[in-house]
Amino acid sequence: MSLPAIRVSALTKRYGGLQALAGVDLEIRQGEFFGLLGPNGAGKTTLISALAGLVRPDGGRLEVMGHDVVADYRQARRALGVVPQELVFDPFFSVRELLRIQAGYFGLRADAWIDEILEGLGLTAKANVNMRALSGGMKRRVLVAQALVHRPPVIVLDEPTAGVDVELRQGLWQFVRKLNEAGHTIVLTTHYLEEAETLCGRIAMLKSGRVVALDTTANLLERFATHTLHTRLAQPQIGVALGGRADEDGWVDFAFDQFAEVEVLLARLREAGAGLQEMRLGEPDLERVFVEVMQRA
Ligand SMILES: Nc1ncnc2c1ncn2[C@@H]1O[C@H](COP(=O)(O)OP(=O)(O)OP(=O)(O)O)[C@@H](O)[C@H]1O
Repeated sequence: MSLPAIRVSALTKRYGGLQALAGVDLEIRQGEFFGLLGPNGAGKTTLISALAGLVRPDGGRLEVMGHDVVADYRQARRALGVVPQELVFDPFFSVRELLRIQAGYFGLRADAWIDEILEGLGLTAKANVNMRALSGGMKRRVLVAQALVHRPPVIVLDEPTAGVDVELRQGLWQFVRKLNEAGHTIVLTTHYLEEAETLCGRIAMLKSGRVVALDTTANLLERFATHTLHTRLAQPQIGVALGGRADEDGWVDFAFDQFAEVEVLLARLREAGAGLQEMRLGEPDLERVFVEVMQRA
């Protein structure tokens, strides 16, 4: 077994009366594209801040590429690139200056690599523009660039696509995917569950500072989610009487686990004279899984 990229054991953190992390255990392997999901306040940012050494945990251990985040801070920090949620910049520097300064913090001169990152993130044309003159989406790309300057093997992105338009989001994902293919471990938090579903191989769901689900994305989809049969009926009230749920667009939806249930349901609809006009199947998606996991936990 190779060294895990991130190892979190029995991690706790309290803010006054609030238990932000209530004993988190998590191991993320090298090369994974890992999703960290949870509702607002679940503890995702606290966990990431602890990894980056910005928040001191009350108990437990954290390692990045085998380096203890507290005892071996410099090595652990070097192995990690964090793209924070908030956009905070010194407005007087240009994009390139900012990246050079960041490289300097790690004792590096990285001009060729900076050019490569700028290119990959579509920032080349903005290299000499001052930060204050960039749009919000462009600033977010610079945050990503900043996290990559020291070529960290592990990259953590805390809601990188909040408030980012579709085109930019796709470009960003393309770039992050490439980094993952090149061997970087990626940890992503997002509230866009569709993105997590397509990108992440494994997912942890957090609620109130605890891991309440941890599995491959495929297993989570299979284990928790049900399929849906969407029907359009001449007599929708009959469908509802048979256990369907009417949605606002006039469809009646039935949830089922086994396809054999669909046969029975269709027979019942016919017997009752519901008048089936149209139907389609809905695959399980991560959003349903998420809702279900959060309700059960
Ligand atoms: N510096 C702080 N002082 C006091 N309470 C804090 C502090 N930072 C976080 N908290 C609280 O700890 C809990 C976990 O917050 P955290 O930001 O880690 O959640 P999150 O999962 O990242 O949420 P979001 O999805 O909204 O970003 C919240 O209840 C939050 O209010």
